[in-house]
Amino acid sequence: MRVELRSVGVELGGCAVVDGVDLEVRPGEVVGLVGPNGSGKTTLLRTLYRALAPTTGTVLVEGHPVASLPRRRLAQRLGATVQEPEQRAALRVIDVVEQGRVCHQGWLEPLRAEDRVAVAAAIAATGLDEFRERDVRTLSGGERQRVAIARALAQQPRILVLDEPTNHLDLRHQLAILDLTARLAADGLAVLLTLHDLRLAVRYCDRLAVLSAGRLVAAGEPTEVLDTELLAEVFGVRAEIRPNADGEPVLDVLGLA
Ligand SMILES: Nc1ncnc2c1ncn2[C@@H]1O[C@H](COP(=O)(O)OP(=O)(O)OP(=O)(O)O)[C@@H](O)[C@H]1O
Repeated sequence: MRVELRSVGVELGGCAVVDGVDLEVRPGEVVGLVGPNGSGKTTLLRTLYRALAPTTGTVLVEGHPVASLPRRRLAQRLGATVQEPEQRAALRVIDVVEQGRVCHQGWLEPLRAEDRVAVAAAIAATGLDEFRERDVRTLSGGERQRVAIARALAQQPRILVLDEPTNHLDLRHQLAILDLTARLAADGLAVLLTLHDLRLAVRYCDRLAVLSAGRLVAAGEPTEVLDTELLAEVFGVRAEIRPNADGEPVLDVLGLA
C-alpha cells in the first residue's frame, strides 16, 4: 500500500513549517525522513496519520485522501508512533498493545483468537515478552518506545510511520528495531521513519528524504543524497560516505563544518 504526499504545506503560528513537500513511500521500502532539529519532520508525519490537516496539498493512502478515510479504516492501513510516547493511565503493556486491535474489532467485542495472535507477535517482535504484565508507567523511555511500536504493529498495518523510533533505545535495541523495520518492508510494508543518526539512516534506509526549513531539498538513495556539500549545508557537519572493508557504505563524521 502506497502513501503519497502531494505539495503538502503546513502553517503553524503564521509560519510555513512544511512547504510544498512531494514524497511517495512504496510497499517494500524503508524511507528515512531526515533533517536538522525544527526542519518539520514531525509536523509532516502528523499529516500522514491525520493528527494535523495540511494547510495546502493532499496526503493519499492508496490513492485515497486520508481526510476522506474513516479513522478506523485509516488505522487498519496505517500504524504510527509519536516521538515521546507517554502513558498516564495505569495500564499493563499487554493492555496497551491490545489497543492496536481496536480498529479490527467490533464495538465492545472481546478479543478474538486472531487478535491475540497479532498482539503476541507484536510483543515478541519488539522483545517485550518479559514486560507483558508491567504497568507501562514504570517502564524506561526505551521500553515505552518499544511498547508504542508494538501497539502500531498490532494494528497489522500496511504502512508504518515511526517518529524517531530509536529515541531512548540502547544501541542493541536501535539495531533490533531497524532490523525489524527492514524485515517488515521485505514483507511488503511501506515504512516511513525519522532518524537523527545519519549513520543508521545510511545503513538501514532504502531511500532518504531530506528536509531543511520545511522544504524537501533532496530525496533518493542514501549514497546519492548525502554528499559532502549537503551534509555541510543542511546538517552543518563535515562528513562523507565511504565503503567499509565489506564494500558497504558507511558515513564517516569528521566534525563540524
Ligand atoms: N504550534 C506551533 N506554532 C508555531 N511553530 C510551531 C508549532 N509547532 C511546531 N512549530 C515549529 O515548527 C518547526 C518544525 O517542528 P517539528 O517538530 O516538525 O520539527 P522536527 O524536524 O520534527 O524537529 P526535531 O528534530 O527537533 O524533532 C519548529 O521550528 C517548531 O518550533
